[in-house]
Parts: sequence; C-alpha cells; structure tokens
Amino acid sequence: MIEIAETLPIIDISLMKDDSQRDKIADEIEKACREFGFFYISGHGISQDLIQRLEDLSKKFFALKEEIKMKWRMELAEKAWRGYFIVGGEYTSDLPDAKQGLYLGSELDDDHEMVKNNTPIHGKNLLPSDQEEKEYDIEGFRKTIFEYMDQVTLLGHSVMELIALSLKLPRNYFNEKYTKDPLILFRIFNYPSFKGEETNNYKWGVGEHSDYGLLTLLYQDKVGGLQVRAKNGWIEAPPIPGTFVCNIGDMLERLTRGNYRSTPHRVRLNTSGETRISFPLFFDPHFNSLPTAIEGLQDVENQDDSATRWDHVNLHNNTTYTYGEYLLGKIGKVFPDLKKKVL
Ligand SMILES: O=C(O)CCC(=O)C(=O)O
Ligand SMILES: [Fe+2]
Repeated sequence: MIEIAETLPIIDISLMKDDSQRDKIADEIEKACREFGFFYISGHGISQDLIQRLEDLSKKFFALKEEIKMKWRMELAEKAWRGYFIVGGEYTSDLPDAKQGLYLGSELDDDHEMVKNNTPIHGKNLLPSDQEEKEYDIEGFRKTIFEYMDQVTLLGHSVMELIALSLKLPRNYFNEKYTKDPLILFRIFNYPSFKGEETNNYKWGVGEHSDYGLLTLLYQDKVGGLQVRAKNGWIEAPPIPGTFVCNIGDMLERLTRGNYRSTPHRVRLNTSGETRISFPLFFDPHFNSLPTAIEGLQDVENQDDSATRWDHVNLHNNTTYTYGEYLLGKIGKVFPDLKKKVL
C-alpha cells in the first residue's frame, strides 16, 4: 500500500467578500483549524512585488558585517524589545536557535499612551536611518517593512473574521473584544546554512514551540525547513509560492476552549547550502486585554494537555491574566540576558 503523506490545506480567500462564498471558506478554515491548527492562505491580495522587495532588502541587511548590524542591537531599544540579535542569541526550550534576526513591531511614538506608561514591547523600532540606508545600500528598508506590516495586519483582521465565522460567532467577535488595536509583533529571521560546517552543536533553526497570541502569518522564502506536529507525527510545511502559512496561537486555543489548538512547530537546522529567510507576523490581542474562554463552545477531550505540551502550560485554567502578562513570561525565557537587563 502506498502511504500518502499528510499535507496542510491551502485555502483561497480571494472570494471572502462574496456573500455566497464566505461561509464555504469559513468551513474550510474550521476543518483546517480542527485538524492541524495550521493552513496556507492563497488569494490574499498582498503584492508579490512588496514581498520580493522586503526579501531582497532583508537579505542585504543580514549580509552586512556583524559589527555594523550591532549598531541596532536589541539591548539599545531596552524595554521596547526591538532590534538585531546574533546567531544563537535567542533561545527556544532552553536551547539556542541557529538563526539571527530583527525584532520589530507597530511603530509607536513617545507620546503614545502605552509608551508613556512604560509598557514593555511598545515603542519605536530600532532600524537604520535614511542616512544609514544610503551608506549600506539598503534604501527603502524601513519603508518597506512598515508597508509590509500594515498589509499583513489587514490580512490578519480578515483571517480573524473568517475564524470567527468558522466558530459560528459574529464576524467582528475578536475585533470587538481583542483586536481593535491588535498587538503586532513582526520578526525577520535569517537562518545561515551550516552545510559542511561546524554546527557549534546547534540542533534546530528554531526548537519546538507554539506561538503565544492569536494568529501567526508567515511568509518564507524558497529554502524551507518549517515542520508542524500533526496528530500522527511531524510533517513539513514547505514554501508554496504566493501563500502565507497561518497558525493558531496559545490565546486562540484558550479562547476556543481547545477546539482550535496552538500547534507545536519547529524549524530544521539549515544545511541546504543557502541562507533561509522568513517573516513571521504575530497578530495578537491587545496587551491589556483579558483572554477569556468563549461562552457556548463545547469543552473538548483532553483540553488540558499540559503534560505533553512543550512548555507544560495549561492554557485552560481559571486564572485571570492579561495577554501582556502571559507574553512577558514567555519572551523573558527566549532572551534571558535581555530580560535581566531591561524587564
Ligand atoms: O521561521 C519560521 O519558519 C518559523 C518561525 C517561528 O515559528 C516563530 O518565529 O514563531
Ligand atoms: Fe512559531
């Protein structure tokens, strides 16, 4: 008998504005969320040209000398938690990841209420200035990043509408309660290839984990390496041109009482011979919101799966906490040194 490998569904959302098609798309989302917690989105309307510009400029940025990139190192942004980190600088499940990256988020001025209140992970981005963009031949980097974040945030709102409909909730359910002003965190990751080289004992590009918020929207280049823990074992989430990979985060699992799971995933150590680049955008509840289970949804079997979860957290306890409290507990672990210095 031939074994057919499981593959993640691809959902075309181009007709979601069409009243006769929307429910069908929401049904596909429901199936994908219950089966995998992971799916591809096509027909998203984000221009390939914008994505390509971001990819090209990001590759140029990471190709700069280490001492240049250190001009924008995360320590300098302090509480805002933005900027550059070196290969091995971020930890997942207590092991350093074989990647470097740029941490980014919504651009907030000093007079923004959350910044005035000294709220962690809110503030300005730490990026090359216009002058530095010229000097290092990455003109347009900042502008392209902001344009991309805006566009993918809009896509996040659309996918959350479809997720609400897939749960038979009013279409604006999440918007009203959590994402009128979503917390947007964006990262650009660069996974150098260790082909034929010392790996410095790195095991993974990113170790097994789940994402913290509601929804992650990821664009990846053609190299591949993302793997997803499906019910019957690990499967690949290879790059598919013209798509974004979407996955459910911990808070959506909590809200849906485990009907939709925050699926663990990881990234293989890159030994392809080419550098890999990926762009996860985290579409999350407002920092001060209180994520609470949705009334009327059935509890599921094995709702508390903390015994087998990567971090042993029970997402379904009755403790009340803000999303910010949950998030800070998590990111403190991935940058332990930075946490000591700035939180
Ligand atoms: O780089 C990737 O493909 C995935 C990264 C990831 O899982 C994350 O940043 O949470
Ligand atoms: Fe992730």
